[in-house]
Amino acid sequence: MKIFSAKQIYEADKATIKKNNISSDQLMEGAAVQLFNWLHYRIQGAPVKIHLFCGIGNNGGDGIALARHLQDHGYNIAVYVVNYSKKRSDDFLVNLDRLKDRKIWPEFLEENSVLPEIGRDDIIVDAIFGIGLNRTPDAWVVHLFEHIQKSEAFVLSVDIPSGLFTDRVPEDEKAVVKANHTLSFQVPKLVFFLPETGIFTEQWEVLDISLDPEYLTNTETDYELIGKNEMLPVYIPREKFSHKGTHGHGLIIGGSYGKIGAVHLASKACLQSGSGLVTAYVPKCGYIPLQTNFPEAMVLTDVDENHITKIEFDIDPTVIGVGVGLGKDKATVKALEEFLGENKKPLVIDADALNLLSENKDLLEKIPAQSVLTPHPKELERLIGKWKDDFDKLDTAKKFSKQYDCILVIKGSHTITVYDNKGYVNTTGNPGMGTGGTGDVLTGMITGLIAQGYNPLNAAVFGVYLHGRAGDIAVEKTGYQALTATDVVANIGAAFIDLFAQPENRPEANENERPQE
Ligand SMILES: NC(=O)C1=CN([C@@H]2O[C@H](COP(=O)(O)OP(=O)(O)OC[C@H]3O[C@@H](n4cnc5c(N)ncnc54)[C@H](OP(=O)(O)O)[C@@H]3O)[C@@H](O)[C@H]2O)[C@@H](O)CC1
Ligand SMILES: [K+]
Repeated sequence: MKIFSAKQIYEADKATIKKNNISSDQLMEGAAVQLFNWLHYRIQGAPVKIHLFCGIGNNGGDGIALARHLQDHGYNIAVYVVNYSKKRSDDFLVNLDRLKDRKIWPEFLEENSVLPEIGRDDIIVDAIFGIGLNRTPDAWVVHLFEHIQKSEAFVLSVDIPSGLFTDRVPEDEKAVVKANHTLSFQVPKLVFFLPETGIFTEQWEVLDISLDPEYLTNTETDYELIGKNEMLPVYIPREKFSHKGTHGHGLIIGGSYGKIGAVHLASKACLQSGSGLVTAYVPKCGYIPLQTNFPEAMVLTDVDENHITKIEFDIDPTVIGVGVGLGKDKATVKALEEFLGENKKPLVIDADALNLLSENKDLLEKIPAQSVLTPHPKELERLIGKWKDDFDKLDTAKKFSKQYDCILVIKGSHTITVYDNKGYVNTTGNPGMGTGGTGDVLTGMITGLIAQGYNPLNAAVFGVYLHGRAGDIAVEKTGYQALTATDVVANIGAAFIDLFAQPENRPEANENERPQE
């Protein structure tokens, strides 16, 4: 699903009005009906008190129009106009008149107004500011936001939590309404997915207000939301006469004394993502554990017992995943430097290998085009430098990706993969996955996908999606706290199957090491 900017949403709005030959008021009315239907379906006429706080622009107009429909259906409503400006929008005024025609007189809230009492069990509709917000609200409006917050009532935000900008982080957290649920018109907004701005709505949902499909289809966006629908066309089916030789050969280079598990996880994930063959390149101490616990893998060893000191092999891998569990031993750093300077194979780079690139930017020039880099936030900072806020982070990451022609996987609760000026925002995964080893699994998965023929960008975006989905399936059996990276690997297969499953036929979580029936 595309993520449009506010400017594009306004353009879609205009295109729809022109093409359908309707008025902006009709478009607003359609949006208000959708809002009403959503609420009516859930509260089914219950006599709960609904407080509608409406601004004076079109977001406020939506709220006022919704109030009329609620009134027509006998709901117990109170309407307030948050009078923060004299510049009222035409459609707000039209709807205000319609409300007055029904003998509903909203209460006008100004700087020194006494704020209404709100019960904990009431519902608040927040239609104060929409995507037209362009400066921090005045202090008295912020005070109203705090009043709303203190009530502990359920807050339903129209289009976007009021006070939240679409393109920058608020200076003051108090100057934004904290929504329990946001009903976003037609398309999701980027701010729902960034750590600094996603906190302002617990949940979000898209309401279809029939914006022009042609505009929506033909307009390129800077960001895309990645779910099953986006990944299905990317999936490469297995061909009947294919064999292990045609599914590629992934090489995982990593490990040091005490961190062989990272290589185990990455190489297993590589194989379970569909690589025909996998070889692990580890220090000697990794040989026995890997051969014993993971018989499908081939193992090559360094001359050193505890660390990698020289990267030499006589196999011809399709792709190399490097960095997991590598450590920072001087000899390892030197070996890695030599390897990255000479290697021509496609790369997936993680962990300590990323730190080396951060300290030695010349090497970044030498790695193959479209290498995939998978930093967590600290590694990203070392790589691209400090950022001001989440938006600046994305801009800086895009510039970096362009400068070095690499694919940056910015790991987080919504992992965003950046390449060619575009960001792919992932929707799968859960807080249980914040546990040691899950990053190693991701590196292995992306390596495994490239091995079997996915281009590096598709492999990164699909790998992130499947990794999160495997975690989501696993967590149903384990719960957040007990989820481990091994559980994620054990459910990679289920994540693939889930791509094609009907909602009522979802795969069961696969318990780790449970024998297959
Ligand atoms: N997209 C669509 O297709 C549809 C969109 N619809 C709805 O329209 C909403 C956007 O409406 P909108 O453009 O009227 O802006 P909105 O957010 O109501 O703000 C009002 C005005 O406030 C002002 N202002 C800004 N910041 C301020 C501040 N801190 N303190 C004081 N004033 C401030 C600023 O005007 P300014 O003073 O800068 O000239 C701004 O214009 C959208 O979110 C959705 O709900 C639907 O109706 C259906 C179809
Ligand atoms: K709002």
